[in-house]
Amino acid sequence: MALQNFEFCNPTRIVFGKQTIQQLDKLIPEASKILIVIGGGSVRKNGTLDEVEQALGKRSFAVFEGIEPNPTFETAMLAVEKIRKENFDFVLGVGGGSVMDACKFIAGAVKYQGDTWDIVLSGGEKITQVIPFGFVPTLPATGSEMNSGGVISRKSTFDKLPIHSSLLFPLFSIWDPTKTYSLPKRQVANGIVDAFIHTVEQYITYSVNACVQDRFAEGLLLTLIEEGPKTLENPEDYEARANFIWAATMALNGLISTGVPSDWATHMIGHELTILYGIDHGQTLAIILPSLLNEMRNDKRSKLLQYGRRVWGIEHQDEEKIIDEAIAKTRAFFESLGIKTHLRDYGVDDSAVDKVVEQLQRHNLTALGERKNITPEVSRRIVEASL
Ligand SMILES: NC(=O)c1ccc[n+]([C@@H]2O[C@H](COP(=O)([O-])OP(=O)(O)OC[C@H]3O[C@@H](n4cnc5c(N)ncnc54)[C@H](O)[C@@H]3O)[C@@H](O)[C@H]2O)c1
Repeated sequence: MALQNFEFCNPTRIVFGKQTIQQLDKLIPEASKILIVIGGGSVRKNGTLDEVEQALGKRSFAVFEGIEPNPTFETAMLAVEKIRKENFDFVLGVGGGSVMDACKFIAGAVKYQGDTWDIVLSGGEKITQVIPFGFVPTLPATGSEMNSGGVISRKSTFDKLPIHSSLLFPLFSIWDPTKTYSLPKRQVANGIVDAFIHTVEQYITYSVNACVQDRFAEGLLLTLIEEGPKTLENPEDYEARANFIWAATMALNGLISTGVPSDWATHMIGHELTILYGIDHGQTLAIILPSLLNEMRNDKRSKLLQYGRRVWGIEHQDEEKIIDEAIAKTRAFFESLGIKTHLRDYGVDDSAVDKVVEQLQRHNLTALGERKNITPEVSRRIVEASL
């Protein structure tokens, strides 16, 4: 099999390094009226917001605070209403993936005529116009800083759904690794797992002989395995943190998915666990991925063998042993970062199985995976094996 046809375009400008936030001034169009969007206040405490405000100098801006982890439609709509009422024309997200995703929805919803929840139900297809937006990310994990996707939740209806649109690439993202030093260990570990699994979902599928993408993916996985523990242990080791951040961004900016199949089933099942039980995004992925790889081991056979050999250096005569060991090492890596990999570790019992399967059916997520053969019955087995 050969590389599939593809088109690749990533228009986001990345500015990376220490003391780069001051460049905001030249990145945002001069006459803009800016709404800065933040989360629960971590960027106030660690000085990032101060630096952003200083960089904006005499420009016209206001701050919208309160985007929650796993950002909700309800809160994002408050920002949309503020923008409509006060005529802001630039959105600047300062925070983690939740803030960035909320900003994408906000930017696409401001000019939307009609019920804005339809934007989410359409998976982002209904977005036809956005107001410009850029980011100062403070948490490496999601890749939202350089991709065109987002995930929005609605608490009242137990929905957590992805949106995508070519209009949702940020204009720029300014990555100053020092602004992530204040992250709690749990968030750093979540971020390492999220980036690792993004890579796996675009790599462990079936082979299309994509030499470049495979080597990129393996490079990212090896970087996360090597630098992840260092950056968790020593948050202010700039070299390790910078490598981790760039790996997380590159893991989901479209580059390694060019021309290859992908399998987002771990994410889709994980979203249901977050909306049902409030488990962190990264944790849900660490719970589901090992069971999914095991369940789909025949379909993913050649890539699992490649992953075992090239990423974990496993050699055996017996191919089944290579696959078993590769999955065991993946689980052990997550656990070594402090991320538990079973539902029972989070106080969730076997009643979760029916609930997750019902949610997947309600969201029409009934043909997942690179071959679209992860049916609700297969998802059921995966969740059962994750208990
Ligand atoms: N857009 C995408 O492509 C994509 C991909 C994967 C996941 N997601 C979504 O992103 C969300 C998760 O984002 P996330 O993992 O970046 O976490 P997050 O943005 O939810 O942040 C987690 C916590 O870390 C805090 N925080 C952020 N930066 C900090 C800092 N520098 N210091 C101290 N605390 C800080 C936040 O206030 C928050 O309490 C989920 O909703 C997930 O589904 C999006």
